[in-house]
Amino acid sequence: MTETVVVLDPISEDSAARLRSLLPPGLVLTHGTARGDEHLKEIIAGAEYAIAGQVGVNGDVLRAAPKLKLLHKWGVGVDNLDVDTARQLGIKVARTTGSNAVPVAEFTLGLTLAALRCIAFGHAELKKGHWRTATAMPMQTYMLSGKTVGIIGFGAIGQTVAKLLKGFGCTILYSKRTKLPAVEEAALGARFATVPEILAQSDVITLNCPLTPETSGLIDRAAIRAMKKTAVLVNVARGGVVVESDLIEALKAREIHAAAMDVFEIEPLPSDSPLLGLDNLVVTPHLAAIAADNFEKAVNQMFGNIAHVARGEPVPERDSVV
Ligand SMILES: NC(=O)C1=CN([C@@H]2O[C@H](COP(=O)(O)OP(=O)(O)OC[C@H]3O[C@@H](n4cnc5c(N)ncnc54)[C@H](O)[C@@H]3O)[C@@H](O)[C@H]2O)C=CC1
Ligand SMILES: O=C(O)C(=O)COP(=O)(O)O
Repeated sequence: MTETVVVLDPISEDSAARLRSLLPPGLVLTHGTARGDEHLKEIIAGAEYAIAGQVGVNGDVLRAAPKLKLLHKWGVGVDNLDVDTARQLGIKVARTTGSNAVPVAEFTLGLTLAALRCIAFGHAELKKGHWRTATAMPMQTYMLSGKTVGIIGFGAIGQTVAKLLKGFGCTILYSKRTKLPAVEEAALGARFATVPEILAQSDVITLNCPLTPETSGLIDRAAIRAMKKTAVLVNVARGGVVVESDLIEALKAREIHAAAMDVFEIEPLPSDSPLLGLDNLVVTPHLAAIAADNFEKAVNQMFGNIAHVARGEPVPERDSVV
């Protein structure tokens, strides 16, 4: 019997065709064309498997899916999914653990350099016709080489950031729920530290943790005040880890050198957001995981999990959330 996989995010017919070319046998793929819960309820109603990228999936939507066996995150951060309701309804939840670690870690370094070296700022100024004048370069630029980098959230992405940083000769501090064994720390060249230690000692602080009740609002005005004046804050985790209004005030007052953000409290970022007016902030529209040459790897991992459930097997432990 044919079963249905629905992609809940609105995607183009081209993307749907690429997904269909990788789909395991015995499955058909449908996809969203619009935003909003009513549309989600309609398209999830007949599906056995649902895929959610950035779209929010709440309990009402899940209750409209009587046949649903598996809700799969296309990515890793499951804060947009109502995992508790899925658990209560007996719907499995999975994610593609580690699938985007390399693209997101590369992007983290890209944003770090863009902010430290004023690359994004210089780009924007030159496009306005300003050539390295005093008004065009109000900020210092700082090198990454030899600096202390604090990584908050040291899982697949954070550890890949540490690996990529090796050529820069940085001191790497990390925070995570449980300290890594010494042998792994040595291999990564990283030292466990508390968040207050990271805030006080780092030249670059990168957020690579999930959004949880513990990390929500972790970087507030007090945390920013605990950072060095020359620090750069990079957020590729989730908007809610940073109190945006506090960051705006701190950047306006030049309490830190600069920040870079790929994720925001509200996405898409409203076009009148005060963040867009700050010259010491680099912004990108939740792009870190998107790399054309990583598409197939991530999709194969996700479809592999769906195929397990279709055969009546559990999702491999690495990717199982519920
Ligand atoms: N901007 C983007 O496009 C993307 C953003 N992300 C975000 O990055 C997050 C991390 O992704 P992965 O590294 O793949 O996940 P992961 O599950 O491999 O690692 C998460 C790490 O955060 C740590 N952590 C959890 N709570 C913490 C806390 N309170 N303080 C410090 N560390 C804590 C965990 O111990 C673990 O080391 C995702 O949850 C997601 O929110 C992920 C992919 C793309
Ligand atoms: O994996 C995650 O958590 C992501 O944020 C992925 O974002 P994406 O929807 O793949 O651009």
